[in-house]
Amino acid sequence: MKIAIIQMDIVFGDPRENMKNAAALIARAVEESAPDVVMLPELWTTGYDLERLDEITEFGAEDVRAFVKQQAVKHGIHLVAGSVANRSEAGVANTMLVYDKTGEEICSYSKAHLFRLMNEEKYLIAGESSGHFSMDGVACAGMICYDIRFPEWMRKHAVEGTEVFFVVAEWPAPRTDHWRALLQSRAIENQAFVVACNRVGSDPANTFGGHSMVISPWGEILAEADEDAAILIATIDRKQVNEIRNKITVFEDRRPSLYTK
Ligand SMILES: O=C(O)CCC(=O)C(=O)O
Repeated sequence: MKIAIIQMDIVFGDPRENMKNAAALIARAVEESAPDVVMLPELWTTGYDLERLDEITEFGAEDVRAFVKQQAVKHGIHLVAGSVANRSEAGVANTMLVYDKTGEEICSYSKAHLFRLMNEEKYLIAGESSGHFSMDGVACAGMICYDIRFPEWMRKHAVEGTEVFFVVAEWPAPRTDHWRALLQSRAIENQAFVVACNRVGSDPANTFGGHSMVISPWGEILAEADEDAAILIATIDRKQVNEIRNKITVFEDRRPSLYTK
């Protein structure tokens, strides 16, 4: 599975402009490296323009869904389309969308853990369901930014079969060391690939750290970007997941009765 991670800057509160930029970057990634999967960051259409989310977010994220579907089919790629603001009667969720190369929506996962330090709980509603999806027969799961601080959430997905975690983020630069350490830990402890896409640039409140990464189930960093906009390419082989899980039998050796409530 060849993956192209689009580590992009985001225009604050301007979905039209961001879709235009994303289309150009997706076309470039496809032309330069013919990937199977292309990935975008968290809230890539709006950024963290939380105060205006109601105004700039459509019901059911309809326009964005149509755009993502069209891009996936046009380029014949699986598109892990980051996350987008997604309005329903209940409020606005931060929802990760994945479309396969036939244009089918295979994942719609809303961020389960809202990040109080950036006031998310004041403007967003939390998701209540898991991030599982299957891509070309590979068991995958979506995670969004702050979710990676919850090892029990990712462990639950791994126990249920996840081989590849796709993590989308707007992770601020002052905590890049946490980002790198948490991603690497989640890969090692779950013996799963972690494919992580962060944004770069700034908004009125934060500067974002980049360092998108692809990490193997052994914890090796297979590819890593720096703080600049980039298209990061890596190829992963799901066979490695079982090799590592058979070598160190973490899943067989768990004692959940000792440590779950
Ligand atoms: O946990 C962190 O330090 C960053 C999380 C975050 O920025 C987010 O979830 O949007």
